[in-house]
Amino acid sequence: MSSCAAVVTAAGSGTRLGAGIPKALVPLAGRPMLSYAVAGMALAGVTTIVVTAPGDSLWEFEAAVRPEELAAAAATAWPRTHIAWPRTTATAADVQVVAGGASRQASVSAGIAALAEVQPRVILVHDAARPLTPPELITRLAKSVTERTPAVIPGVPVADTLKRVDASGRVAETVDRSVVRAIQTPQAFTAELLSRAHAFGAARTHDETLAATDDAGLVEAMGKPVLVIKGKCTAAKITTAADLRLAEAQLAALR
Ligand SMILES: Nc1ccn([C@@H]2O[C@H](COP(=O)(O)OP(=O)(O)OP(=O)(O)O)[C@@H](O)[C@H]2O)c(=O)n1
Ligand SMILES: C[C@](O)(CO)[C@H](O)COP(=O)(O)O
Repeated sequence: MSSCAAVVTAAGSGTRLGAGIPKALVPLAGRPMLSYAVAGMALAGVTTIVVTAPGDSLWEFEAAVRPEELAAAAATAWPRTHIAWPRTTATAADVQVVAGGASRQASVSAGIAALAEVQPRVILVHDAARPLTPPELITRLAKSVTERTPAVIPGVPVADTLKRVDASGRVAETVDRSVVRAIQTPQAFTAELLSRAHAFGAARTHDETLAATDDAGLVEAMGKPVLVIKGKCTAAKITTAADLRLAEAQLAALR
């Protein structure tokens, strides 16, 4: 998949997890979350990967993406994975760590800039906070990007009843959940569209608090269509300590 590259966002602090270290470095079955997220990409055949990290601790993130760390994470999370896509080993990827920004959107922009010389056709944008995303989903997303569908994202149905509430906390309406999806990463785009969407996003606001929460949001804001394909519950985001315990249980079930 030489024409497909990835940006893995890992520059967040993990305030809601509250582990006292950057979330992407928090161990899962003894290995940094980031190692799994990057190993999943490598197993899917993505050979050029840019990781965005906090600017003051790049070396710690570089250590987490060393080939031996990726191989160990891959063996822990996907010991029996069959991947239809021509498979590279988890150690074959070219991984570069760059400083991220103040928002996720700014971090992705920094990652895109680092890919300028590579000129991939497709860029996958992924959260280190979704470490157990299966390689099969990654390849399915990458293959779904075409000239007709230049933006493809994974989504899963929502199990809870959804209500929109007003500022006073009163219910304004019950939302039809059959037309709603919880959106995951990776999100896959032609490099051309993603670069344009981020240029549009950067021009739209310099207020970091108004940054887009996902990359598809910028494409939507430009009035361009985004295709949602079936996501996976194993691509869940680790936000709180309870999410981390669930991910640990998921890995323990494989042993
Ligand atoms: N300035 C930022 C903020 C977030 N992220 C990344 O975006 C992903 C999704 O963000 P989230 O889960 O909210 O992570 P944090 O921002 O670290 O969490 P919190 O909001 O609890 O601090 C994570 O992989 C995170 O590292 C990033 O690269 N740069
Ligand atoms: C990109 C994302 O994972 C899609 O669900 C999500 O929007 C990240 O959200 P956060 O605000 O950074 O937690």
